[in-house]
Formats: sequence, structure tokens, C-alpha cells
Amino acid sequence: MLSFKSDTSIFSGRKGPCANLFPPVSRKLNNAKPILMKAASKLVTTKSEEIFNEALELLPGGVNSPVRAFRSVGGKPIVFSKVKGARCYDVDGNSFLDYVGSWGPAIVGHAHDEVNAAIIDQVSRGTSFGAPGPLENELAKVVISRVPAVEMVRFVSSGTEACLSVLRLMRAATGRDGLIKFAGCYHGHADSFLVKAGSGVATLGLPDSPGVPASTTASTFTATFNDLDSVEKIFAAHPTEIAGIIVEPVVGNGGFIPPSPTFLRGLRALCDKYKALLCFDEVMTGFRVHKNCAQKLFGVTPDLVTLGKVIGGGLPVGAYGGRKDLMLHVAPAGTMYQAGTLSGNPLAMAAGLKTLEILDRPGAYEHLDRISKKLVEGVVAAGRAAGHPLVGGSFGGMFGFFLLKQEELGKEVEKKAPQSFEEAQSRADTAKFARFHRLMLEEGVYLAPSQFEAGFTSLAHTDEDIEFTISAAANAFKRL
Ligand SMILES: Cc1ncc(COP(=O)(O)O)c(C=O)c1O
Ligand SMILES: N[C@H](C=O)CCC(=O)O
Repeated sequence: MLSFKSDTSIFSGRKGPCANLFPPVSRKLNNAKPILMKAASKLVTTKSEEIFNEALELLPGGVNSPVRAFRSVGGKPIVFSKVKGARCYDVDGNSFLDYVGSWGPAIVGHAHDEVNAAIIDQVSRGTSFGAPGPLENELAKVVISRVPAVEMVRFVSSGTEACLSVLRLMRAATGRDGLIKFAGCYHGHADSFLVKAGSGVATLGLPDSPGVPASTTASTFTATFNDLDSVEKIFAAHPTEIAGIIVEPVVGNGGFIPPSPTFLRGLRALCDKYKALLCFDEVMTGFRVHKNCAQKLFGVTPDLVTLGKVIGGGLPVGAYGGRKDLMLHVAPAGTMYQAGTLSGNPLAMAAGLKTLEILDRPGAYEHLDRISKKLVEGVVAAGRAAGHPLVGGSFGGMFGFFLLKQEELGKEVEKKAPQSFEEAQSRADTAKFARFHRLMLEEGVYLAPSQFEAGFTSLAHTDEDIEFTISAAANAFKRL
């Protein structure tokens, strides 16, 4: 195992025959030539542990969002001190290649100089208005111009807020209460969505969530992703009750699960048949899998869309939007009420505008697509070469892989990616993933601390970073 010292001190170089094959993790931080580290040292996490132990007395589970607690991968979380570009740095002086990227917002790289400058410039004019500001129009125009379904948009402060608002809108517009979601999909933590949800709910193995009234989720019907029959059955049983479907067009909260070629188009047809609304929850996929979101990538236009993460460039933001006739239900244009003190926050608007401007530059999405594919292909090849069955995939800057149960090795099924969350749950070896996650940390690579989360690349990740990550994975698989 490697020990990673502070940015200004020596850093990793594997002992033994491969010593000269591994570029130092923090090469950008230290021009010193990599020197051989003492063997069998381990990741130094003293300060992280001190801070996290203190946090356990202050914050439920020591965190402000459950997945950060490392519960499903074991050990204690790494406490970050700063982030920059493709890297994160912990309070013990370790540096890691970061494939979480604040769960998506850091798509142009952490702390991008131009994004920082845009925020600082806005700070000089105030951090919050509580009144209309020009940047809300500017970001709205960019979203409307780039997202096929969006003719009008409302900004809020989180993806959760966007999803709970869009559900209320679907109900207000149709006069119906029913909602169809999919097992393993996560649409934030509002009551109606906490039914067989993905992300932290799945990671922690929670059945759903206490505190959610049965009366609330009585209107939430759960289908199986990529299984149109499971959706048709719900519609057939409730032909006039369903307000809409909400779906992650590429599942990222149940692990990485792409749609089958006919699935999204099938959902569109079923919604049209039963006069329900179709909402793509693109909080994660939005501006990540394609410049014009997943709806352009797959050629299916929903009625409504939710967005977040990328459009705030790292500051708190969410948005819901869609057909103008639907959005005009929203107060004060209409009577469907939704509000927010910090909605359309000028700092978030500034950061989001600059982020989307950088993403609009030539080659941005080609880079994201290419390096993500290279990463997944390299990691999968390394795992299989070491005798571990795994599958993976990517779209744009979003990727994922499943470490499968050992009995699949050498069988035809090994090459087939899970088509649904239920299948992923039955085929994934989450204990092995936990061991892999820890070994990758020791190799200087920070992956999402859950098998049931997607990974994220950025414009700051280089080919050398990807090659380093693949080498790190090869090492980890050998030690798994
Ligand atoms: C697809 C999706 N929808 C909604 C959310 C909720 O967003 P937030 O965490 O900003 O409330 C998330 C992420 O957490 C997400 O990935
Ligand atoms: N899967 C979630 C969003 O993408 C993870 C972020 C969180 O809930 O803390």
C-alpha cells in the first residue's frame, strides 16, 4: 500500500518492478522526482479520522448527506481540505484523482479559474437579491436554447426541490395524483419519491424511509427500469389516475444503467396513450451525457425536465421546465404554488452560466466522451485480466461499472450489463466493491463510495490521469 504525504513532500512511487510505471499522483503539485516509498505503508488519514469523529457528535452519521459516510464501503470518509481540477485533497495532505466531482457539478474541473472569477465578480454586487436579477434571464435563455423540451423554466435551489415541484406541477396540470417512478431511480428526498429509491437509500439498504406517510406514497407506483410491461400494467390498473412518469433517462443512482433502445420511446408512447405527462429527471444527466441532455442523445422529448448540479457550477441550484402551457400553471402565472428565498440566486446563476459557456466550447463533449470510454474500457479489461467479472459503460462525462459476483466469471452473462436496478442488486458483489474502493483510495483514486452510484469525469481529467487510474485499478484488482 502507498502512503501519500503532503503536497510539498515526497509522494507515491510503487516499490519494486513497476516503480517507474506510475507517474506520481500529485505530479502537478510537486516537481520532485517520484522516489520509492517505504513498502507496506498505508494511507495516512489521521486528521480525517479526528475531524470525522468530532462530526459524529455534531451531525447525524457525521455527514450532511448519507452517501458521504462511506457506510457501504467501510472505513471512515476522507475529509476534504480543497479541490482543484481533476483532484481532491484531504486534510492529511493526500491527493486523489476525483471521479465524484461533487456528484456532478464539477464537470469543467473543480474550482475552475473562470468559474471562480465569475462568482467573485458577482459577489461584489451581492450574494442574494430576493428580487429579479438579469442573470436569471441569461441562464434561462441558455437552458431553453439547449434543452429540447424546455420552453420555460423555473430555478430552485436543489434537485430535490426541482423534482418535488415538477411532481406538483404534473398533478396540477392533469388533476390526477398518481406517479410512476422506477426502482433504483432517485429523485431527491421528497416524500413521494422515497419508494424503492436509489442513491443513498439503496446504498444504505433502507426499505424506503420512516416518517413518510403511507397515504403519501399510496399514489406512487414503482415499475422496473427497461421493462415497459411493468409500466403498462400500472397504467392498465390505474388508467385515469396517473399524472405522470418521472425517470432518470440514464440511471445513475442505482449504479450506471443505460436505457434499452426502445425504453424511453416506449414511455413516451404510454404517456401519450394514457394522457399522462413524461418527465425526464436530468439532474444528473443534464449537460453531462450530451450538450443537449439525454433527451437529445436518445431522441425522445419529454413534457417536463428537472435539472441541477451542472447548471449551478458547484453552487446550490435546481430547475424544472418544459412546455410553456404546463409551466404557466406555476404561480404567479398560474395557481400551482412553489417558492424559494434563494431561488435564482445570482451566485449560482453566474457559476452555472460560466460552466455552460465552457462546456459550449469546441471539443468539450468529445473530450468527456472519449476519456470516459477509455476509463471504463481500461478498468473493465484490467478487472477481467485479473479474474474479476465486471461490466461498465459511459455516456459523455457519466460512467459506471458493476463488480459482479464471482460465479459469473467465464459465463456468457458476464458480458451483459444489468438492465434494471433489481438485476444490479442481485448480480453485484457489493462486498468486493467495498474492498476495491478502499484499495483504489490507497492507489490515489477517489471513486463514489457506493456500488449504486455513477462516476463522473471532467474537462480537467487528462489522458495521463485516465492511464494512471487504469494502472491503479490493475493494481487494486490484483490485490482484491
Ligand atoms: C437524478 C437525480 N435527481 C434528483 C437528485 C436530487 O438532487 P439534490 O441532491 O440536489 O437535492 C439527484 C442527486 O442527488 C439526482 O441524481
Ligand atoms: N446520488 C446522489 C446524487 O447524485 C449523491 C449525492 C447525495 O445525495 O449526497
